[in-house]
Amino acid sequence: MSETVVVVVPDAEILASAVAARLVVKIIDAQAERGWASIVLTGGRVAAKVLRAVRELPAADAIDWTHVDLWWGDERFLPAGDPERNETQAREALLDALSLDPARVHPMPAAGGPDGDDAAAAAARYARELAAAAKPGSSELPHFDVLMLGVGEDGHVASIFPEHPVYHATGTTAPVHNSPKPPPTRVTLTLPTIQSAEEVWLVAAGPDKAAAVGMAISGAGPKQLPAAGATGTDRTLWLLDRAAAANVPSKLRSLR
Ligand SMILES: O=C1O[C@H](COP(=O)(O)O)[C@@H](O)[C@H](O)[C@H]1O
Repeated sequence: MSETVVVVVPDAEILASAVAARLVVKIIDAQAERGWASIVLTGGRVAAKVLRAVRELPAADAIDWTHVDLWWGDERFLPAGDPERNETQAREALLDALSLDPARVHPMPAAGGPDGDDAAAAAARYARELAAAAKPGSSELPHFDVLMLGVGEDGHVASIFPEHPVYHATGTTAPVHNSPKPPPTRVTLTLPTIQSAEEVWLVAAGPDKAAAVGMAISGAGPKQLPAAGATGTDRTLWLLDRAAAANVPSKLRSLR
């Protein structure tokens, strides 16, 4: 039985360091148990803050970064190195400072890469990469210990936007065309793929997120508000600052 927990902290800075601390402990625990950990990164402003906070945490030195698998929940389909790519932002915020095993780092393909400007082919390529990392005979997906998500003002998660056809995508990944948020072309994990993660962490800060967060936690439909459908198999954690949590019913909060 999966549980949902809502954690509210005072502000965005504290949120970033609290999420970073959780992430570091989760990776340390997974490595203690089986030697490796598998994390799905997200893009966006709060995500970059979290990754910068990980870099500053002394406890992060307890992680064997060569045994961490890194995936992405979505990508803005732009050329490699573009500053708007989620990969570029994650590398600048944290990854470039770590001793990672490049074979365990799995950015989504870039525009102008092996698939040119074909986002559908890029999404299919990423699906094959995921399948290649799955346990033989089990599924098309590897195990994800934690899948982190930002939450858009409109309630989107990864690049699954409200009322967008990508909501109905089958398969593990999907191209996104005509995204309401720039850039218009993206690649994303699908909702069923997100739902395969052991833990899903939805991280949001600021008053602009309050309406979407409040509705998603209070039971809105996932087609209208994709964040409402982002759940983990064991646990769904909403990690919020006070401003983003303004519309969350107080009985659902675990901390003020
Ligand atoms: O475009 C995107 O936006 C969302 C939310 O970003 P934020 O800056 O409002 O926190 C992000 O989660 C997603 O990965 C990204 O592609």
